[in-house]
Amino acid sequence: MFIESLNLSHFRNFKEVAISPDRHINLITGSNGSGKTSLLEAIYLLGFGRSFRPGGFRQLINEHTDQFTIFCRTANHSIGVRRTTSGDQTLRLDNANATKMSEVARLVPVQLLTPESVDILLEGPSLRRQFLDWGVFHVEHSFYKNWVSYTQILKQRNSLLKQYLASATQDKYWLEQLAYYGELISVSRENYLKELSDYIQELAKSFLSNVTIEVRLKKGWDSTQSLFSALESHTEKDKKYGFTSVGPHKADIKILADGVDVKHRLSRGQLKTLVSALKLAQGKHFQSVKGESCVYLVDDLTSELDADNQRLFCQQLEKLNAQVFVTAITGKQLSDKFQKSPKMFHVEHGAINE
Ligand SMILES: Nc1ncnc2c1ncn2[C@@H]1O[C@H](COP(=O)(O)OP(=O)(O)OP(=O)(O)O)[C@@H](O)[C@H]1O
Repeated sequence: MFIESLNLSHFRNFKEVAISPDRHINLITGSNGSGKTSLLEAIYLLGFGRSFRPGGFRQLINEHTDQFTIFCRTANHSIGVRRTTSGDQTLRLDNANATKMSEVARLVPVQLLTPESVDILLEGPSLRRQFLDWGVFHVEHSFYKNWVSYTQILKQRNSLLKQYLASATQDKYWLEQLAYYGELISVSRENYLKELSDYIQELAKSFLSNVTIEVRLKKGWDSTQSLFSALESHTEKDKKYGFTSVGPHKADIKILADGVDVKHRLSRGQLKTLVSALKLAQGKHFQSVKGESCVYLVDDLTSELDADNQRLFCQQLEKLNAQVFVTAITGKQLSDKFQKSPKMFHVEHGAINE
């Protein structure tokens, strides 16, 4: 999949911009605060329904207006998203209204690498779950439906737990439902991670030649038990604290370097390198399953990796044949890292020049 044209209206500091990106590498240059990251953010929003930066969607609307619009055309689809300061969202898909962001997101598989991506390895489990679920969402159709059902039931049970309202019979019903969807979610994750693991090991080897990387799923409960039994044995604790303490919403991925948690074994530079390998691995696996590539958004690569790893990362991206949007302050910093010459865009004063 690749973006043939992109139009932004009143998004961040952009007024009206329209670009026709290259099918392969697009290098976005501009001084600090010019809008390079905002361009990536607009594309990311199509694939995730939200920004990767903190602050709600209102921060994305140009300060002088009350709505932004993003419109993009791919080979097979036209997609539009509009958000207003009053909270309304309009989604357009192929000249008709769409109701769910997930419909749009499925069509725009996006991988992001920014200076903050290393947090996947350093912070708590939720970023690792997001990383994992991006892949499961895109390669297994039933996952999203199961996840929505699971989180709805979880919300209802937690709200009853908080109010001490659930009788034992009622609670058993909730536990059965949670266990049903929770086991399905976990099997999908397990299957996905098993496949992804080969890609991660292969790519990690080319970036970190002396280290063996291993990934393992922690399901979110004691894996020697069924989810139903685990939920049942935590019922008293859950009643006391007012929330469900085990289940796939607590899952994590253990990422090990030579058998030790990567954050205790690798240097910061090596962690950043490993994150770039993880992102490439997901794109490569996605391509093998779906027969098409995802779009890579890479912010500030030169501050992330040393020159050799930048070159290696850029070569791997080219091998993937993916569409890439990569930012840098100047073109010189990156243009020699790619074998094909990139299409250059310069961002300045809320405008983008090719
Ligand atoms: N809602 C908004 N309305 C108008 N301008 C905004 C809004 N939100 C952010 N900006 C401005 O948009 C500009 C673009 O920021 P962005 O982070 O995209 O720049 P950048 O080129 O990536 O910078 P850097 O190289 O420093 O990372 C900033 O000057 C910022 O203050």
